[in-house]
Amino acid sequence: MQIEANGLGKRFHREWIFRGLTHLFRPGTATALLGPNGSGKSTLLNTLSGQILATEGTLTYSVDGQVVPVEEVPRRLAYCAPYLELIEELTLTELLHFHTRFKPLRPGITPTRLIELMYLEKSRHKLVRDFSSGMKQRLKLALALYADSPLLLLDEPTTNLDRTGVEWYLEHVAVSVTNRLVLVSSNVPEEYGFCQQQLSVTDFGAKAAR
Ligand SMILES: Nc1ncnc2c1ncn2[C@@H]1O[C@H](COP(=O)(O)OP(=O)(O)OP(=O)(O)O)[C@@H](O)[C@H]1O
Repeated sequence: MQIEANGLGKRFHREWIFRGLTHLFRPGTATALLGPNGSGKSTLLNTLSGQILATEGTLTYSVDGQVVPVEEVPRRLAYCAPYLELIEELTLTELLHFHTRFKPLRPGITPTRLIELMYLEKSRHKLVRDFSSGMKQRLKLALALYADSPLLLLDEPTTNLDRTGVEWYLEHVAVSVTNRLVLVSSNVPEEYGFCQQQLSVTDFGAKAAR
């Protein structure tokens, strides 16, 4: 996917979170959205992906040169963020079958294979509610990384992961980003080290809004 932002700005009440953002996010590239806590990284990620409305400016989405209307973007994105919830009443196997009906996995990746890739074979019949926070994060990441979607959004991807979990993320993100547009909102250099570009939300923040 390609996203073209033109004069993009977002204001909550009287506060401009960012303003005057003009940027071309090219297909097949990964961009880290950086900035301190509360600077607007998640807001920028959600605005760029059409999940919250921009206050001003335009966004144009396209796949293989064909314009994609904003209402079709959710179908084409995969998203992992701390504030997204899993269906905790289902077992891991049930959740994977339910989730992949709406958000299919990449060709060749079955729910069974995904469980192996997550090293969660022993938990296949465990309720997601009973997963540790690190196991839940690994599950959320796997569903996004291995989704068949041209846009991949990762918000603080190593939240709740221990050292082994971080190594797992780095291994699997490396094989998941090819040919996709990837946006990573982060404060942790290790989790966005693979990104070719960086965009600091503060460059388009309060100063730009004056
Ligand atoms: N729905 C909302 N209504 C009003 N203000 C909001 C809303 N969502 C976010 N904000 C404000 O926008 C600013 C940026 O928040 P955001 O969550 O985008 O920052 P962030 O850089 O992702 O922070 P963190 O690193 O702590 O996750 C904050 O001041 C926040 O209070």
